[in-house]
Amino acid sequence: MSVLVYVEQAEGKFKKSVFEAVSYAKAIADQQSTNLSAISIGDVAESELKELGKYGASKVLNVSADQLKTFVNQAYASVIAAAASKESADIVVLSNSFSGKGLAPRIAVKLEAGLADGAVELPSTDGKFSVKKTAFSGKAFAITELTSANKVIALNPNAFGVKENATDASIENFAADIKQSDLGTVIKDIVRATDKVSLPDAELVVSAGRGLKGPENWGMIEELAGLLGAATACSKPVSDADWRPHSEHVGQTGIAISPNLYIAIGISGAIQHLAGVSSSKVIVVINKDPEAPFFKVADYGIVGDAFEVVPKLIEALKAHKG
Ligand SMILES: Cc1cc2nc3c(=O)[nH]c(=O)nc-3n(C[C@H](O)[C@H](O)[C@H](O)COP(=O)(O)OP(=O)(O)OC[C@H]3O[C@@H](n4cnc5c(N)ncnc54)[C@H](O)[C@@H]3O)c2cc1C
Repeated sequence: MSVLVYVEQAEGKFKKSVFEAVSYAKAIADQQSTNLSAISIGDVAESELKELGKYGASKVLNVSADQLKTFVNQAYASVIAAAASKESADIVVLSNSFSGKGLAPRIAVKLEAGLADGAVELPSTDGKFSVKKTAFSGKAFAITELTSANKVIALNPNAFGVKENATDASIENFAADIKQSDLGTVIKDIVRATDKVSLPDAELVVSAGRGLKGPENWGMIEELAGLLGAATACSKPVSDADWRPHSEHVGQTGIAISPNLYIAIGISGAIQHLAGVSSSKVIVVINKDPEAPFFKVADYGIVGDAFEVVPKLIEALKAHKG
């Protein structure tokens, strides 16, 4: 028995959500009085792999194969399942990120495991293995009992936090057997359509709604996002009206995100919008209506006209940077 955590990398680096998943997996390993191993797929420098020890991984399996240089759902799931068997891991943890959402059910099928995706807390320790997870597009929580021998848990970003737990991680190369049948669809090359921060992975997001009145007013939103190094997002009516691209639509019917900071400008805070953003760590709301529902879930609120508040924020950020 042990715990295995999949550590997703992007261009050879681990994101904060990975360190959070490792911290969470380490806490589960401690609950179960067992060890934590990690599996990394792709080209990652040894110094970066060693970083995982800081959060409690005592061993890192490193898979570096030409066929796995870009993300392939089926093949990655097979490799992670093989690593779980090698480590005798009965619990596999990963981040409920964009790719984690595709991987978690595939790993669960391969390991004949019960799945809790969107976990927000550690499993209970009352004799049952129950996990609190989000349900109904984040509008409710469900307590899911996993009764199978193997278990897969996908942790929602920003649900647990990063916790240091200094361990000396050993690095081991893992030559996984890659089946041709897992390589049916292979990404040959990724050409970025924009050099802006990608929304599903963004740590900071500046989002705006119908309160902005029209697409011609997005200049200040872009400028604020640029100064913060943030991605831009919008409410559904804004993308429906083609003021912004559909790829920016967040919420129940759009992308669900959990950034560290979500700034909502001229967005009312309808339940369908909140479903996709309410698990953000810090929410800042700028709205001229003090009764706007968004203020109920805001950590910080500014009651004011976006056309006055946003330029002042931009000015203050420029002064701070300068
Ligand atoms: C099945 C279904 C699924 C849906 N899915 C989604 C979804 O995924 N995502 C989503 O966003 N919506 C979704 N919706 C729509 C949702 O119900 C709301 O209609 C929508 O979120 C409202 O968008 P908004 O807040 O931009 O616009 P509005 O509701 O029009 O709100 C505009 C806000 O801007 C404020 N404002 C106006 N002028 C200013 C100013 N000058 N300065 C500051 N504030 C100002 C107003 O006070 C108001 O609060 C869905 C609806 C349904 C029925």
